[in-house]
Parts: sequence; C-alpha cells; structure tokens
Amino acid sequence: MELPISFTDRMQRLLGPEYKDFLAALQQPSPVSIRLNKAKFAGQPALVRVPWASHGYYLPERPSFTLDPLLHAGAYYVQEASSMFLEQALRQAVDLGQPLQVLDLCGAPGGKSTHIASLISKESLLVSNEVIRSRASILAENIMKWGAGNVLVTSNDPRDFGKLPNFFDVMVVDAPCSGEGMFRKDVQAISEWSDENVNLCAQRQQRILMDVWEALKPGGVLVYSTCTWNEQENEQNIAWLADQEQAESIRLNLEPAWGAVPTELNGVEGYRFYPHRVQGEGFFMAVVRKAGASGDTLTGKSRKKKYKLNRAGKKEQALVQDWLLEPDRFEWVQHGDVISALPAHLFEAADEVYQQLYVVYAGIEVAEVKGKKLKPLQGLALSQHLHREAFAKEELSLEQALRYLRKEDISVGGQGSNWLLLTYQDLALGWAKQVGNRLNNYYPKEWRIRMELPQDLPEPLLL
Ligand SMILES: C[S@@+](CC[C@H](N)C(=O)[O-])C[C@H]1O[C@@H](n2cnc3c(N)ncnc32)[C@H](O)[C@@H]1O
Repeated sequence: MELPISFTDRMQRLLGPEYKDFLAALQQPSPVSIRLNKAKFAGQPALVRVPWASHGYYLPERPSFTLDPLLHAGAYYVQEASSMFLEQALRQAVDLGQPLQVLDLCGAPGGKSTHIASLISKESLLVSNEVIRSRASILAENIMKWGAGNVLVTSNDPRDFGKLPNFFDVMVVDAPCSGEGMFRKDVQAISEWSDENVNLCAQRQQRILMDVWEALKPGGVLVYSTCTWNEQENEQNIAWLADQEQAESIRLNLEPAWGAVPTELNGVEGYRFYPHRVQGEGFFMAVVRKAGASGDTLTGKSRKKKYKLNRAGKKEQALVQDWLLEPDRFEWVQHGDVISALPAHLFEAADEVYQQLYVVYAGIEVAEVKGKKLKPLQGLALSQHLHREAFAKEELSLEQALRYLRKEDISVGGQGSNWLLLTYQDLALGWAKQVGNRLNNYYPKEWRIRMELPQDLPEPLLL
C-alpha cells in the first residue's frame, strides 16, 4: 500500500512512536463486523462482541453476505465496528427513554440510521436524510429492511433543514470526508487523497454544520463524526463550531480496553479510533450540546395549518388495517395509490417534515390500492409491525430463497389465487402471488441479487 507522503508526515506527527504500529495495522486485513436487528433476530450468535455496541459482533472472516437471505430480511447490517461507537454517544449524552426527534443528516447507506432506529424509543421519530438521490434510494431500502416504522427518509441539501428551526433533539452528522480511515478497505480513497482535498472537505463540513445547526433545539445534542484522522476535519472543525455557537462539549466515559483515544482542542473533547489500537477502521467522533434549554422554543406544532399528509379514506383503511399489528397505533395516509401507516403520535411531526422536505419513504408502505385490487408492498413484508397471521406463508429453502431474491420464478406447489408471504428461517423476504399453480415473484426489481448462484451454497451466517 503506497501512502501519500504528506499523509504519512501528518500521521507521524500525530502518532509519534506509535506510527510504526499504525502502519503495520494498515497492512492487515480489515476486521469484519455486523450489528444484529434484535427486533427480527432474537438469537445470540457464538461470535466475539464489539465491546461498545450491544448487538455488534465480529466475524472470523468475510462471508458472501449477498448469498445470505437473512441479510436481505434485515436480520443484521454489515457495519464496521468503530462506527458503532455512536451507541455510546447516544446512550451517554441523550435520554433515550424520552420521545425524541432525531436527524441523521448524512444517512446513506444506512449504518448509523439503522443503529439509531434500534436505540430510540417507539415514540421517537428518526429523519434519515441523504442529499444524493441515488444514495437516498439505497438508504430507503436499508431502512425498509430494518423495518422500524418510525423513520422518514428524506433527500435534501443540509441547508433545507433551516426550514425546520429548533426541530430536532438530536442530530448526527456523519460527514463526507477525505476517508483516511478507509485506506485499507478502499484503496481508491488513497488515490483521491490530497492536502487540497482535506482542505475542501474541512470547508464543506463547516458549511454542513452551519447549515444544519439552526434545526437543532436549544439544549439539543449534535454528534459529529468522520472516518478520517486529520485534525482539520475533526478537532478543528468541532472546536470551531463550539466557538461560533457557544456549544458545550460532552465528555463520554471510555473503557480503557476499548482502545479509543480521547483528544481535546480548546476544551472540546473528541474520540479517535486507530487500527493498531482498535479492531475497526479509522474514525473520529465528538459530541456537543447546543446552548440553552430544551423548553426555550416551540417546535412549530402550535401554528397548525393545512396538512400535507392525506389521511386515507375509511374504506381504504378498512381494507388494509388488519395487515398491521396494533392498527390503532397508526395513522393511515394515502399518496396516489399507496397507503402507508405512520405511528399516530408522530403524525404532526411527520407532516411538518413533509411540508418542508422531499420525503422518499415514510413509516410503513403497506399497500397499493387500485379500484378493488389490493397489493401488499415490500415495506409491509419487512416491517416489524406486520401482522403475519393475516397472510398465507411459505417457508423457503436456502436455494429457493436465493432464487426468489434473484427474482427468478420459483415453485412451491400449491394452487389458487392469493398473496403469499415468503419466509426464510421464519423471517419475511417479500411477496409472491399464487396464480393457479404458478407463483408470480413480487420482489422489487432494483433490489434483486445480480450474482450467479454457485454450485455449493454457503452456510447461512447466523444459523
Ligand atoms: C460517511 S457517509 C455516511 C455514512 C452513513 N452515515 C452510514 O453510517 O451508513 C457521508 C454521506 O454524506 C453524503 N454527502 C455528500 N456530500 C454531502 C453534502 N454536501 N451534504 C450532506 N451530505 C453529503 C454522501 O453522499 C454520503 O452518503
């Protein structure tokens, strides 16, 4: 691995005598880790735990994740371990038992968002945003697979969040960065690195922080992170923000065995993750609190107006409401032919988001209604709130599941004309429709596995 000279100079200055251990660690393969979705997978795998994340696990080697139906069912997310440190920031700096409005500003592909969704209460709302449209679709896919139901996926520029002043209790800004911490995983990051790019990234991060700061409530918590090591994009930026906005640094308790390194600039503390100290990639995180008390502002809920969300008609609602567990906990909304469900107590806040932002996916997309024809949607199949008993089910073998996920025609026997929920290891994968003795595959085309299946299928990961 050939590293840019200026990068090695910087790292030598930062690490001193530890530099040679750091360099040696960069030559090692990246550790592989996953985070379980406990709402879908109750088992305890016999794997080594990521010590700072309650459901994070290391794998001994990288399996073919694509060929594991449980990944597609949202039973786990493949996430590098250092990033899971977000859990400590949220557990230590925020009262997660409270109903919270949380923003994940730079959300795609969804590692932090799915983690946040597992940590916040059911009464909380997560707005998971990604400015780049194509990446927002991938984010929506991963949010759907996780299946929480209290998430809105938006695709907006950070400056659009100025239209939601004092709206969020918590904001996570996992900023686009120069990616030094990804060098061993992604060699392209090395060729794209330059001093100039570091400067550009640092300036962009400042712009992002300034643009979005307005949307944080007084007393609210901002978690800032990057996957890079240089001080410009890390300590200097967060100290700059704290200075501009009189934000208060929040100190986190660290177990020495974790290996994270605390740093400090102008009274603002941050945490560094280096590959020679931690089993994970390079990472930086800092947490600050906005000045003021949370009761200082109204969130805008009082100035009520015309709703942007359309409530579904009683007739349409009656057709699909039994498809969710606890249907009374939801508001049913309709856009075009699509009926979705949003947790009822989040309706006002969700509407506020709809008024101001471009929403890609919201709550649970339940069904498409065309006249008398009803089609259950993928968001429903993968939802943690699906009422499974409302549907006929068919459990698939590993090969059948993979063929279904490739959007091939599969046959499960049977007759008639009804919707089937296809499962693997009892976890829902999606829908098929029995038409006579044929089965129509309704797996979303854009999500299908493109890889050819090998002769010998690998053992599924968590079994
Ligand atoms: C480090 S990645 C986020 C990873 C994500 N948080 C996760 O855990 O899966 C940074 C994201 O910021 C997005 N991004 C790029 N330019 C941006 C900008 N100017 N403002 C906000 N986000 C931006 C990128 O598209 C990318 O998805």
